[in-house]
Amino acid sequence: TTGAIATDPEKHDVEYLTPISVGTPSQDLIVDFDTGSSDLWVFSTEMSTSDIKGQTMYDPNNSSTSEKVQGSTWKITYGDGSSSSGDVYLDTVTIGNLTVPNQAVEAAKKVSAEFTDDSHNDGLLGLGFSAINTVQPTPQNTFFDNIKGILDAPLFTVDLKHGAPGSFNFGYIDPAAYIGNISWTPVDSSQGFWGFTSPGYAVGTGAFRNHSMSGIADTGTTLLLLPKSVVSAYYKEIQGAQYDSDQGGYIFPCSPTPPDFVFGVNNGIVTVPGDMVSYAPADSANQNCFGGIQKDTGIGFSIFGDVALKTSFVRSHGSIVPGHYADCD
Ligand SMILES: Cc1cc(CN)n(C)n1
Repeated sequence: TTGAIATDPEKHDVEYLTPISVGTPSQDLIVDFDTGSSDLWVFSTEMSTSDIKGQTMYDPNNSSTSEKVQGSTWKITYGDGSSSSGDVYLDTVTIGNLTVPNQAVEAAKKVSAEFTDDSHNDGLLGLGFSAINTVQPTPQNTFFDNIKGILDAPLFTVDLKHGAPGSFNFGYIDPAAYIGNISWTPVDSSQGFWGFTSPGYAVGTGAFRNHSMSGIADTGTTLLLLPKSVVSAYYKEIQGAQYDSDQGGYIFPCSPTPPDFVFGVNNGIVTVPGDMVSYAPADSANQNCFGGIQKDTGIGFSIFGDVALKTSFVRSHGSIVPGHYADCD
């Protein structure tokens, strides 16, 4: 079996939203597929209406196939400080043509303001490793771990695009999705993430600089967060770039287009085009842009978020041998 589902960027590619169906009869929700976490949680009828602003809610009482996991709860906090919590049902979940009949669906009872204010997003579907699922007392499997056994190959691919629909594919590698060679790199899943170490970077057409950067491929984070030494070396090449503590990041004149940022993936490279480093206007006059590359200070590792992923075709290979993570243009 294989499967594919389209994913659409919100404004400024801040997140990518993907349709799923839950329950019987099916309840259609649109959620954020997040390779940086491992809980499938959704807005639900168990929430206080003051925490809901337009989202679609999962109603387990309206599903003949929902089954409450008695005594189980979940609570999650993300790197951006957002959080949510609730209780747990087993129910049928379908993504495209792929169905898991007894997927753990974590019904929210509470969500933080970031989620309440994100009116188009009905929840998250974690594609990280099940080891970091937050359900207590018994952690639950991700959709990918539940479906992996019936896929033609135990892998999924991520193809995010700038301002255009992309896709998550399960169980196959679409040869039409990329040109050139695939560069594979070993995955360090010891922290529950799709971790890898990039060997270095280059600025614009400059020479490649060997500089190990260990981080995670994270579709749920918008920007590319790297060691502060690398980030300052990059912005040093942009006339007028500066760190603006009010905005919490580097900003720079939107024109001229900044230099490309290149990072290594094993023996290959990924190029973030300069016009994608200009992430969004930083001020009303549209003179300065907020950078898509920022510091990873305080996280403990780098985060290769959407700014890094939308420029390439990324593949996560969840085989039983140490997984492979591949990346290519
Ligand atoms: C909601 C959400 C997901 C992620 C990345 N895993 N962040 C930083 N915020």
